[in-house]
Amino acid sequence: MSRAPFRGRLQEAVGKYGPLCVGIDPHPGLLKAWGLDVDVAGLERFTRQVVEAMAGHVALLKPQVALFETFGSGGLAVLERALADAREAGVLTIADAKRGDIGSTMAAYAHAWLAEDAPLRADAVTLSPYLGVGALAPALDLAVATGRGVFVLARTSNPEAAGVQSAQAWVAGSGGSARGMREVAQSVVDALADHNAAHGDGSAGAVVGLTRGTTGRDHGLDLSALGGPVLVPGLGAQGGTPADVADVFGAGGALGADGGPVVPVSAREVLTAGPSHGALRAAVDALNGALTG
Ligand SMILES: O=c1ccn([C@@H]2O[C@H](COP(=O)(O)O)[C@@H](O)[C@H]2O)c(=O)[nH]1
Repeated sequence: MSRAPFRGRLQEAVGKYGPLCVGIDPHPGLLKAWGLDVDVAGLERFTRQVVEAMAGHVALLKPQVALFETFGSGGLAVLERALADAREAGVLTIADAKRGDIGSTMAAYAHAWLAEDAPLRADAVTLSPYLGVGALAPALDLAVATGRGVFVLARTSNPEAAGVQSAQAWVAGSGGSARGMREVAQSVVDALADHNAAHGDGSAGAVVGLTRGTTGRDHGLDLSALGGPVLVPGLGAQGGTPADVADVFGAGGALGADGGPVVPVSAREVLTAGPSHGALRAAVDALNGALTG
């Protein structure tokens, strides 16, 4: 592996630009609001404008893969180009693909998003643990090998997730995790903590939504041993505010000495400021200012 581990690169980028991750979510309504047609040409123009405006201005970009897939092969070609342009411009990328499958298929997903020779490679990919965190091993291992990262869904931002993620699970215990009953979301975090402790590079991050706290001011998870970054969707269009990020995640202390960074995500709130590059950058500056101020 020739590049530095993902978490170090992320920390450096966050230190330089601020913690905000801008989602590239080309919803049909946004394409229309930007005066673009809802077709592959419109998608390409929209995506290029976002990457151009954000390059050198934001720590990382998170294209929502579903909104490219919906255009078929033409949409995936636009995504591939966007990932390459961001790479060239030095902006970190998270492919929000939410992949998860049995191990043999998972190996193909891992290659698709994290291998050095993969056309759609990103700096990190989002993963779904519904088939078991252990089934994600091909992606967790490839991320370590290629200096990339993963973000595994723990407590997502949507209210419908509570029934599954807040259920109690029997955990056999491995690594530093004790055997016993645990909330499903916490068991995901604990498995990632074990992985990070074993590999020492903090490449395994968790997705913890801003809008799903047990009290509204608390994500309700013990992240102190995670040892990796936290991706926090829910800012802006889903109702979360920069003040909520400070309330819910504190100054990072709750993540333990080796945890973080905490990376809040905003897509629609930032993108509605476009298509002017200046307006997009101003929206990012305002959010980063509020997040760090
Ligand atoms: O728990 C989750 C996991 C992923 N997302 C994704 O983040 C963005 C949020 O977009 P906004 O426009 O800022 O609401 C979107 O791509 C989601 O699929 C999430 O919201 N919650």
